[in-house]
Amino acid sequence: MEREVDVIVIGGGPVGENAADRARAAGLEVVLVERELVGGECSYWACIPSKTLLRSAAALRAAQRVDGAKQAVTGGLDVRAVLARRDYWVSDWSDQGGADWLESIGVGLERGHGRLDGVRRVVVERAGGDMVVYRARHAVIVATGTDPVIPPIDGLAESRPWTSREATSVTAPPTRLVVIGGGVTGVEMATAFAGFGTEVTVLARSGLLSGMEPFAGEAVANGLRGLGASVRLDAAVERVERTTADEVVVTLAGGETVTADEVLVATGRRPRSERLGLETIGLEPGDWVAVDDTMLATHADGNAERPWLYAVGDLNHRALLTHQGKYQARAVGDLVAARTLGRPEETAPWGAHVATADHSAVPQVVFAEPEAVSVGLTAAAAERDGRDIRVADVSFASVSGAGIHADGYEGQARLVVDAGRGTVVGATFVGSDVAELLQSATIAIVGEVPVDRLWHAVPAFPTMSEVWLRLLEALGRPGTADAAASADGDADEADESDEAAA
Ligand SMILES: Cc1cc2nc3c(=O)[nH]c(=O)nc-3n(C[C@H](O)[C@H](O)[C@H](O)COP(=O)(O)OP(=O)(O)OC[C@H]3O[C@@H](n4cnc5c(N)ncnc54)[C@H](O)[C@@H]3O)c2cc1C
Ligand SMILES: NC(=O)c1ccc[n+]([C@@H]2O[C@H](COP(=O)([O-])OP(=O)(O)OC[C@H]3O[C@@H](n4cnc5c(N)ncnc54)[C@H](O)[C@@H]3O)[C@@H](O)[C@H]2O)c1
Repeated sequence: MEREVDVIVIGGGPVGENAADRARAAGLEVVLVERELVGGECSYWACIPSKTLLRSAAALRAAQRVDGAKQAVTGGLDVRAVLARRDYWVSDWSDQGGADWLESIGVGLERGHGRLDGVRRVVVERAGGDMVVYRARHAVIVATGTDPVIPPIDGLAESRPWTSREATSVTAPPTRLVVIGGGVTGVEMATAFAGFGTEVTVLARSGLLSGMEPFAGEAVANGLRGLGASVRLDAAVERVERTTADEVVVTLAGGETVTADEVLVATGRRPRSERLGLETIGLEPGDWVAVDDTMLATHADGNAERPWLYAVGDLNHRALLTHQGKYQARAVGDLVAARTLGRPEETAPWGAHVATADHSAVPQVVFAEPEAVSVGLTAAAAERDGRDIRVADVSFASVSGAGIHADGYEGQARLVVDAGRGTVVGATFVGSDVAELLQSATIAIVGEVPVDRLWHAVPAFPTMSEVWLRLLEALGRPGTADAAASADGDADEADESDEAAA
């Protein structure tokens, strides 16, 4: 017998949970299907554990950078306490809290593996082996996330490599760790383990953090080296062999070897869509699910006649970040409710039911040493986009708030401005504790605030936010000679004007 509900959500990670919440808040009957833990990868094996593994050492380093405080730091990191704090934040890998929350908001929880079975039909295989079939009166929202990629490197799959799951759920840090991949996961996990005292070697095939401005990856590579890690750029891994239970040997092109206790693979993600029944609705199993700005799966059977299948979060490959997936989920949950209840749809750019920001204003914080944070376009991406840009580069050395925050503060900031429109299209900050600066830049980009108006958004003295003033000075004050001068070229000779302004 089929059970009928208004909306079925497959995948109870942060994104699926939010979609279910929004649809339910509008009064729809919603069931959420989850095969592992309610809360998903982010809560148990990604964002939350990785950030708790990083935070204690970062706090310790922060104290060590401030004279008067550093004298009070008389011991090292208590790794056991760090791991216990991580365990608390992942609720010892119990999702009771998540399940209780779903119950409290009236969303039904179906535990099992969900798969599509034709238009608006979902089959759930429960753990015990029995099946239950659901029919959605209105919509199915898929939010099944991603798995790590294990690249086809000779011997790697057989050498029991760690993925982000083993790294974030570690119970005893290894003495030596090799990290393959210089993206966000590789960099953050290398930082965390270096903080624990593990001998870390990062093997990156190009620079670190290639999606960011080049100076971000350079600063993070230097920071990792400062923590005692070895960072090998342009390193091609040819072969991996587990020689004993606690030893793995990684061979690079050219024959050099690196020996470690564990090898962590952090080389990207692939969609969890292989056993999702995509073939029953005209899509390809194993592929990312392509969507439009309303998250409607563009090529799914039946969607053209009456929209029903939406894909949100990592699975649609728009932005593999929890906050961006949750943003999509809020839009979709509300859109499905509007469509079901016959309310107006707001699907024009920046409307309530579209995820417009995915294209131009995705913020990301890399919790490394130093932090590297960005939103919007890099200078190179803006140029590829055919924009006429101006770039302002400044050092935090000229920001009093930064100097007070930490002795000898080092950091760098960049604004990318669309010269034609006079608005910010990208921002990058690198330095200790810059994460909280990011939202100001996100608001400037999403609000399309004219740069001239930003002169009236006065940063408080003496905070790190005064970096905004330095960036504006580098671009030139409206109506003055320096504006005309800096408009003639890039503003990255900013350091001189910083000194003048300091
Ligand atoms: C190490 C690491 C650190 C990260 N740190 C951050 C960070 O600090 N900030 C940030 O924004 N992002 C971070 N990310 C990215 C973030 O984890 C993802 O963007 C986020 O988890 C995506 O959420 P999701 O709900 O789409 O997928 P997931 O969190 O993967 O959840 C999907 C859920 O669907 C379930 N599922 C899958 N298939 C089925 C099925 N067929 N039937 C039933 N259930 C199914 C899974 O069990 C899972 O619970 C990190 C990623 C990694 C790997
Ligand atoms: N703080 C955060 O927001 C955070 C933290 C971790 C992960 N994430 C998200 O999770 C996603 C996955 O992160 P990730 O770091 O696994 O993927 P990624 O795509 O960010 O980086 C993967 C890296 O591995 C490299 N690589 C690929 N194949 C390789 C090979 N064969 N040998 C050596 N290097 C190879 C790539 O060049 C790239 O630099 C990202 O989109 C990221 O945004 C976010």
